[in-house]
Amino acid sequence: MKLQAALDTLTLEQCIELLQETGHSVDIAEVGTPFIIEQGMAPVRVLKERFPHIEVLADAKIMDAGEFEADKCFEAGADIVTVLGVSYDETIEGVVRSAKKHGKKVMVDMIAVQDLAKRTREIDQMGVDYICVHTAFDIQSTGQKDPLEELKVVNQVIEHAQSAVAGGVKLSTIDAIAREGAAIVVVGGAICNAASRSETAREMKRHLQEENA
Ligand SMILES: O=C(CO)[C@H](O)[C@H](O)COP(=O)(O)O
Repeated sequence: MKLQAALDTLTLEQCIELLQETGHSVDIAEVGTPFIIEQGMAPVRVLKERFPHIEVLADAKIMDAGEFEADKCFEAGADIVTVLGVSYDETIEGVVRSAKKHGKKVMVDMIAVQDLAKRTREIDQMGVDYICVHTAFDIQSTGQKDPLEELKVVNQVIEHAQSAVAGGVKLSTIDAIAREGAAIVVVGGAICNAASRSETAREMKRHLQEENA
């Protein structure tokens, strides 16, 4: 199971520091959506150059012009690009075409998908690499969604893609997620805001490896 660190609200310099501190535990560095809104593809370029051994995910949350927008992310050096599951099939198919052209990967973010099992079944046929259940930041405090329950739904349905999980994952919830199984576990605030980011990332990676052993 890979640990993906979501870098949403830090400056580029802070991200570089964080990856220097936690690089031993982090498999994928996510250039988060707020970061892309602020700085475009520059952080993707810089992080890929500085940390060639870490996969870089551009959390572009593409919703239209799939092939064109994914091309931009891959040309900047992204290894993985996100597209929204609520998008039209044509958009997701465009992102898949772009990924195949560049030899890279696609993660579909299932944020705000209403019928998770049905949409997962459809998207699983489209040649995507990962299907990620995602509890939106804006509803995390409402308790409306249970990431573990959503992960179980996706794990039951997928035949081709691998699963991933994002949204409020913490050290206290990572074991149950790891037991259920996911190819990628995405952690943002719990690492970025930790008193010791290095120790927290190491612990999280250890929990993922233990459940995987
Ligand atoms: O994509 C995101 C928000 O839309 C975040 O990157 C994702 O939710 C992970 O961050 P956190 O662990 O802080 O919820």
